[in-house]
Amino acid sequence: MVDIHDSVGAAKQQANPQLALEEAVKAALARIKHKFVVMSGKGGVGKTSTSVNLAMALAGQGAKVGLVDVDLHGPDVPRMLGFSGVLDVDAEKRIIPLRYNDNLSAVSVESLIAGKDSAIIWRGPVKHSVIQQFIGLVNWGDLDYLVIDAPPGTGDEPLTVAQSINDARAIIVTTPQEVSLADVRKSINFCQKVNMAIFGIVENMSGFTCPHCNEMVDLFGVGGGERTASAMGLPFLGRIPFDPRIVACGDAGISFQEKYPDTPVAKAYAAIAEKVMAG
Ligand SMILES: Nc1ncnc2c1ncn2[C@@H]1O[C@H](COP(=O)(O)OP(=O)(O)OP(=O)(O)O)[C@@H](O)[C@H]1O
Repeated sequence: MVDIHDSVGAAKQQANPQLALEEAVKAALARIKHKFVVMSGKGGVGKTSTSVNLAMALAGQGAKVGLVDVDLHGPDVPRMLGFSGVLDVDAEKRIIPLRYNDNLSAVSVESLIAGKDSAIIWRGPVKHSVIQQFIGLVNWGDLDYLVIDAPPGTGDEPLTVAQSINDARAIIVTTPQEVSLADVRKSINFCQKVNMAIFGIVENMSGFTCPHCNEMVDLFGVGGGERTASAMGLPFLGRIPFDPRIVACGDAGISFQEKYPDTPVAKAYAAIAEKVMAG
């Protein structure tokens, strides 16, 4: 198992470990074509579900994808990918990401800690270092896409991403209600302040798809994300309906898109992935 504090490996033996880590981050990023951070102002709106399903959809199209879980206090990526193993290091002391399939690998702090219910209690500088290690010290190889799942809000984690990856683009997830949209405007404001380009807005839990007949029912309302995108002059990437099968798939670590390929939700994820590939 990797001890994150020791995983700097070769870099740690350098005179200036922080500089060595930053160089490792630059070298890793040079081998990754596109970087996206999935964020939101509010918790529980579906960032991780969107990150995981977007990563799966891109990988399903043949792209090489890395998924980084920087939701350090609530890391859910391993559960949603069905991972139970822990991260290990290769002979050069680089972290080997956990492999979902030939095209998709991921790292998460959840896969570093033995007792899965342990709480992470880290201050900003430690979080900054861990996130940089998840980019620079992981043996990602050549990737088409790096998808970064951020925690809710505009704290240390998205700030580290913005500062470390100058060509990262934000995908902001919201639900249709006004209370969530108000927080989206804060995320937009954050991106503007830290000079991070916004790729677009996703409206999750937008209407309800009946699992029996696939009929759509208004649940939390529909269209708020699109209206916000339009009002702020940002691209709207699409609506993902509410579908209880997403919860079941996420909890079981099963791919929704593989299990229910012909549903509105699977088509919505595929359409968002197409926009990502086109953009
Ligand atoms: N479109 C949807 N339909 C039904 N359930 C959904 C949908 N999107 C997400 N969920 C469920 O809502 C819950 C929260 O989703 P998720 O963990 O993706 O949100 P999050 O924004 O990443 O949360 P956090 O604030 O913890 O980071 C999960 O149980 C997930 O399965």
